[in-house]
Amino acid sequence: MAHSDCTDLSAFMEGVRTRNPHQDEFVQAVCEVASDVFDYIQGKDEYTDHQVLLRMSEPDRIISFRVSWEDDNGDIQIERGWRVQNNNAIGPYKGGLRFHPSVNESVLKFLAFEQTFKNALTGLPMGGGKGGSNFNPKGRSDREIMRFCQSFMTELYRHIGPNVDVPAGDIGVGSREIGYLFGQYKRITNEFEGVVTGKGLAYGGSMIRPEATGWGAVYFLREMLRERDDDIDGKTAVISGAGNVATHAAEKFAELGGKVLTLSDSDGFVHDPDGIDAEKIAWVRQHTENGGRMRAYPDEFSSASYHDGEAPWNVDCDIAMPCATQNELDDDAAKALLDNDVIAVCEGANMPATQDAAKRLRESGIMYAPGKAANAGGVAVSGLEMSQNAERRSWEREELQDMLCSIMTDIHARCVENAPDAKDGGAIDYVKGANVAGFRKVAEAMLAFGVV
Ligand SMILES: NC(=O)C1=CN([C@@H]2O[C@H](COP(=O)(O)OP(=O)(O)OC[C@H]3O[C@@H](n4cnc5c(N)ncnc54)[C@H](OP(=O)(O)O)[C@@H]3O)[C@@H](O)[C@H]2O)C=CC1
Ligand SMILES: O=C(O)CCC(=O)C(=O)O
Repeated sequence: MAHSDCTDLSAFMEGVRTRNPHQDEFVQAVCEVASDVFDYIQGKDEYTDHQVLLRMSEPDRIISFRVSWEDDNGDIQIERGWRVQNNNAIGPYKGGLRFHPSVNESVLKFLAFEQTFKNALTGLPMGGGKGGSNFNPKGRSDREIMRFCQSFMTELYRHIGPNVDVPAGDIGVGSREIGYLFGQYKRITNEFEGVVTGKGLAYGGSMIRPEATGWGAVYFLREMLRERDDDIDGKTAVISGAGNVATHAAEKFAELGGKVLTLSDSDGFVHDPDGIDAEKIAWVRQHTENGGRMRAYPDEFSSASYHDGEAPWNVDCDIAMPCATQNELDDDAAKALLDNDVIAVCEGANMPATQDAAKRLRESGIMYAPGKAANAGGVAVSGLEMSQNAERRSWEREELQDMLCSIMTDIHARCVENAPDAKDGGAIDYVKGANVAGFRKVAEAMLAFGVV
């Protein structure tokens, strides 16, 4: 590839598009990082001569495999599994597994790419990876889930290890699936080791890992508000999703004195003007874990209304937290939020804003935290789970809570430090700060290794 790829952004992106046809999500993620990093690397020959950004934009390897399993009727089902090992310059590949029918190579490549920068931001020694399957767990029995997970791990086990690649959960992969995956790894290898995170407490898991992503996002939000001498107390939030990240973000937001107005699933959203408090969140968690849908919420809590087929972004609020999936917040949604004078958008999900929406939010001057910074609390506590496993010990809940809080505060500080506008008293460009800070850390290690 031509040297000019690293001095001319449009030529660079053209190359990325050509090498990754029909991979829109991956191209979108690379474009965002490249746009910010290009400014930073101009005139720094060590980066351009060594094609660092170009090498980061090409996964180290992609493993793809067949997953055959037997359903409850005795019929054989075939799905596809993947692990994208994006970059291990600063530590073993690390990132979740997603089981969802929308999973394909482009989605996993974007997630593994984002994970590389996110993990660097945590300050912990973790490279970036992501994996999963197009398997749809919805409506499947517990035994079917178990057989699928066992078959998935029967192939994956040969590609992972505590110093090689350490998967965890993501959409459709929670503590039940992690149990089945780890159980199969242990059975095949006869090794009891920290090869996955998000494990149950009985077999090497860490306190507060389930809570960490959502809580961490709210800690990041609190830091952004502090920067403007403001806080969460008395603020209203619109949150999307009703899974792990959304419910824990809602829980922490409410605990810190805010009022959560909405939660959602892929069918629609609930609007509860009285606020979705801890008790209501506990109901949502139990209801959705048993396969229930958000449409049932108003039957339980009469203060709420349900909006079928809609996303929550038109609801008037101070703060928006997209916590469901990629590209869930489009340009019209961004406009609606800004028309309603939202003061902050804090991403719990990975790349939830479309390219147009992200551009509009960045240019608006509101506080806008990208997922790779704001949702890094989950993988950070996964990193702490790896440390606990390696030391064969467990830390107390309070210790871990303090560590999560201080990691999120440090990530916020890294973003501010690397966001040039901040120094001129302007709005802090958290997206740029996160991209440049993550890039610098990974690039430093890559330069030390020479051309590999
Ligand atoms: N779990 C973690 O530790 C981390 C997760 N993340 C990111 O956070 C996001 C949510 O993950 P998590 O909470 O773990 O996943 P869960 O599977 O626990 O929950 C996902 C939620 O999002 C909803 N959702 C999924 N797809 C869509 C869609 N296309 N449109 C609208 N709603 C949708 C689901 O609704 P439905 O039931 O209808 O599908 C569900 O409510 C993802 O982007 C993930 O990558 C980031 C960092 C760490
Ligand atoms: O805990 C982990 O390793 C994975 C978390 C994750 O998938 C993410 O940060 O998107």
